[in-house]
Amino acid sequence: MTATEVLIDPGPAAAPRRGSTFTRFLKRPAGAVSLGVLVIVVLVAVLAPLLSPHDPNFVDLALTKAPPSPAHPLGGDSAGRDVLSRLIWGTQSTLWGAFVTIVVAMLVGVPAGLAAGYYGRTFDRTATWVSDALQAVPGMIILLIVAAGTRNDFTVLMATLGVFMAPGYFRLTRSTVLAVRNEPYVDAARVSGLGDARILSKHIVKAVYAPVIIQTALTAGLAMGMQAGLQFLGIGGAKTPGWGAMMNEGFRTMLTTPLLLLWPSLALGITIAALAVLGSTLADVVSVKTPVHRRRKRSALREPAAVTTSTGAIAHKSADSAVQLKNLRVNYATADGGELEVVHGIDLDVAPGEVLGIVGESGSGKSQTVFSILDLLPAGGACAADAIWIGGRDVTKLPHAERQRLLGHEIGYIPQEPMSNLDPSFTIGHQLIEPLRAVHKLSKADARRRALGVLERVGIVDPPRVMKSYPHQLSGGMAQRVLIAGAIAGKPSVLVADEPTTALDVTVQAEVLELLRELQREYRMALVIVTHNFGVVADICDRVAVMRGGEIVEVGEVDRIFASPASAYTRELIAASLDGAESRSELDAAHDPETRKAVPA
Ligand SMILES: Nc1ncnc2c1ncn2[C@@H]1O[C@H](COP(=O)(O)OP(=O)(O)OP(=O)(O)O)[C@@H](O)[C@H]1O
Repeated sequence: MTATEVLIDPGPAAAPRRGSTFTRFLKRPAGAVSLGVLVIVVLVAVLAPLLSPHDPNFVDLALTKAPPSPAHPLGGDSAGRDVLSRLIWGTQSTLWGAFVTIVVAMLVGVPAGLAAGYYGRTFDRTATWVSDALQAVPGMIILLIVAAGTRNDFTVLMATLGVFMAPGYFRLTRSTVLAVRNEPYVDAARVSGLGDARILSKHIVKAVYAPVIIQTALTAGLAMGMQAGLQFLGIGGAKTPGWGAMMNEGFRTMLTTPLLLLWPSLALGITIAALAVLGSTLADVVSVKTPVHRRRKRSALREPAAVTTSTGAIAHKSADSAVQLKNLRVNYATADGGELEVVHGIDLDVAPGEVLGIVGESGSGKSQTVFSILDLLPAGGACAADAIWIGGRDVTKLPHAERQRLLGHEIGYIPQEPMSNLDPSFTIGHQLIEPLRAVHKLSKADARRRALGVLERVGIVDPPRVMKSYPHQLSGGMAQRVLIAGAIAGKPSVLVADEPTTALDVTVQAEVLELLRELQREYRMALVIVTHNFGVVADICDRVAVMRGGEIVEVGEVDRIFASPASAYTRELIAASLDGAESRSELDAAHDPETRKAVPA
């Protein structure tokens, strides 16, 4: 196996992504100005005790409705208090109120949205119902009741407001999670053995950060507006003056001293506008879009082959097999309450160290079979089997959590689309080391050592450099090698590869197949490879199982199947696969050092 010639693009990824987003934000005039305004507002709130020239509540009757003067630059209010001092202290209470509202709204909305989007089903339905109900409740009436019950406790009132704003966070988080939860890189994390908590906190939450920050900017403005409105109505007056309360006073004397209304209105208007501009500029910079739920094509996982003869009889003892299925059936619930069976009681067996190809037309049930082995059937699907043996153990009755523990240990998985199976937010090193630490309990140093070792083993040039790279810096071939490295890092006894070369350039396909074959021999793993290409079967498989319509049509040694396929369907598939000559001849040519083309760097 030669090292891959494809090198990483040295360019953009060197810059830290988060920093570059911030820089791009600051480069926009709207972003820089809005942030500047908000920094000033926050500084005024924090430094209020130092900046305020007078006690905001000190009454000097001589100052009643006094015009601006050097000692009182904004004059006095209708009760004889210094307006500037009240405005400065009002900044503090206004920001505090917005802060309380946002924290409560986030604490309620974000975790609920994460859980609803990720787990779906009953929790999603219940949480969505509660969210809708919250929005249907007349919030102002509840706020009035809370104000009366707490004697206008400002903080409690703002916290209550936060509960009513939580549905905004809930819906946003839920829809973002729905958009990413079926991304291949999330499935890849699952298949590598990571638990739900870690996937949620590491891979899913990353996708939620940007929308939540933007939502927070907008919610803060909304909270300030609501707070001012409440104070304007005389509800929830803070002990220190708030801008809304000042507007109330200003409104009452608007005809005689309009400036009393102008100052707090200006402060509130400018702050809310800055928050809105900040939020929309940030959205622009990170290109936050309404997520579109993209369901990945599930032709991914493949399954172990029948250990069988062409008659389908199982040839090994169950406990001696790497994987064995007995009478596996997969059903889906239909809209009319019935059930649709898509895999009809198949038997499959893979011997340790054997390479089994699974071939079949689209919809033949290959993926459903593999998902059943991994216990990762999509929602609505259920499998039943007389037995599912993995690594010499019947796992049929094991709880889901225990089945998941086999992933990354007993079973490694290589997906079809390498790029989308790597999380764009993390370096390659992080993505290789994380499962080794979490699933295999290696120390950081050991995990790093093993990750470097497997990267080198799969032919990556300069592994330390690749460890620091982000997925977008890799070529497709390299990304697939990285995923292969990740799959073998846990030293599984079974490696499942779902059309692992389909997305790759033809020259790289040959290298990846060769690498898989080498690794399979070296690690003595069983390899189950799903492919549409009989050329691939001929290249690396020992046996092949042909599937059609949820059944196994034929199983047997590759040579025998090629020489004398028992089924007409197999003959058709072979003819269709080899007709174009693209697969075999191009792969062979690519393999031949004399004809091998240079791979673009
Ligand atoms: N979520 C689902 N709900 C209902 N039926 C499904 C679902 N997923 C798959 N099926 C059905 O199960 C059958 C087998 O699908 P499967 O994905 O295993 O096919 P496949 O052989 O892997 O095809 P491909 O090569 O196109 O991925 C198909 O008839 C398909 O329509």
